[in-house]
Amino acid sequence: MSELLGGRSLDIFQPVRRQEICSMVNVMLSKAKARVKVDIGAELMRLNNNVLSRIIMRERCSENEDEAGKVKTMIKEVSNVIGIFNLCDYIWFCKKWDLQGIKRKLVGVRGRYDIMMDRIIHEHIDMRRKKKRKVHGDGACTEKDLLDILLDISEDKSMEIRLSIENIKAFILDVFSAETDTTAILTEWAVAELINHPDIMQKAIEEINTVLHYYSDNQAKIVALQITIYPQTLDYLLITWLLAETQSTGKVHLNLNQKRFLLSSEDQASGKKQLDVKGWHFHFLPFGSGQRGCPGSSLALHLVETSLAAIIQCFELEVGSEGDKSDATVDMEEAPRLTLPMAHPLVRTLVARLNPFSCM
Ligand code: HEM
Repeated sequence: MSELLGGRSLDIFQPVRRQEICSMVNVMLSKAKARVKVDIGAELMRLNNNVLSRIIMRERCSENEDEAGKVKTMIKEVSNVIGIFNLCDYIWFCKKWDLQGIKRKLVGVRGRYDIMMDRIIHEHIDMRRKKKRKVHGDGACTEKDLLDILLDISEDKSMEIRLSIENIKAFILDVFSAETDTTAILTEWAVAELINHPDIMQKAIEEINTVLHYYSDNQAKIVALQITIYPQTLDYLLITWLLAETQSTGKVHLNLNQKRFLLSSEDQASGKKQLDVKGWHFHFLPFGSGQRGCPGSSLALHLVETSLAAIIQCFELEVGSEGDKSDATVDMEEAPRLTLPMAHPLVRTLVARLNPFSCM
């Protein structure tokens, strides 16, 4: 898992991330021009799902009924069913019954997923055979996606443990359900937090503008963005809540002092570039820790930072859903769902600040 979602794969798929972010900005620019309201969370969800499905199986999952779109819908169904409170898990004499029909739904969607993944995998195997014969003849394949990499591993006879097709299907389901919601919801919270803190928003935009003069890849580290992202990860994301399994006995005041996420001067002097988010020091565990820690954390942070930077650089967001600045403040209430999304989707009338495509 770590190898497949690690540094090398991140580099290989950098053009995919870039294209999808450009495509999101393009869609938002046309909506801004037409004065159509933009559901920022929905755009981010589409961006993240498209990136992941292109990384996994070379296809986008836009909202139409193509293959990847269907996979995404199914995975959403699986996540919804898993997240439901199941009475039979809590009342022992009901455990063999399926009072809410959850098991039936799960078996149904799992069956449909299996049929579809079998077809996608066999199409991939077919394509690999043709490509091998046509392009190289030596067995090498170009432009591999994650499914190709997994199929390579499954065909590697020297592996001590061989991956089966069932393992590959489970892997893809695992990665899709782990990615769906988390990254997009985090970015949406971060945008909302920046709107509610115009001073940090201003600083972030200034930093982006300065940094982008020097770096071609806008993956540059932007301090103001990072201090927005990290508290968000900590405060809003489900998994911290799931891992902790705690319940407060009274009203809790969260200290949103973003500056505590900045590196100390000693850390900076010792060459550290950013706060550790991989759980090495147990003071901050947004991605879990140890062997079962999140293997997608680097991809997630790349996506959050670049998409957030693109949105705030290109658009003015301090305009409310009715098009004026008076209702600009965002209501930060959480919806009681597994992944803690915003209770009130972040819908804005955007004003284009910069069109990055006009100078290309
Ligand atoms: C902001 C976004 C994300 C957050 C906060 C997050 C957080 C987590 C956490 C806390 C875990 C459990 C770790 C543990 O049990 O100790 C986890 C597991 C996992 N995550 Fe993420 N994740 C994010 C994005 C992603 C992405 C983008 C991917 C893949 C592309 C991904 C793939 C996975 C997988 C496959 C697991 C299961 C690992 C295993 O059990 O072996 N995650 N994630």
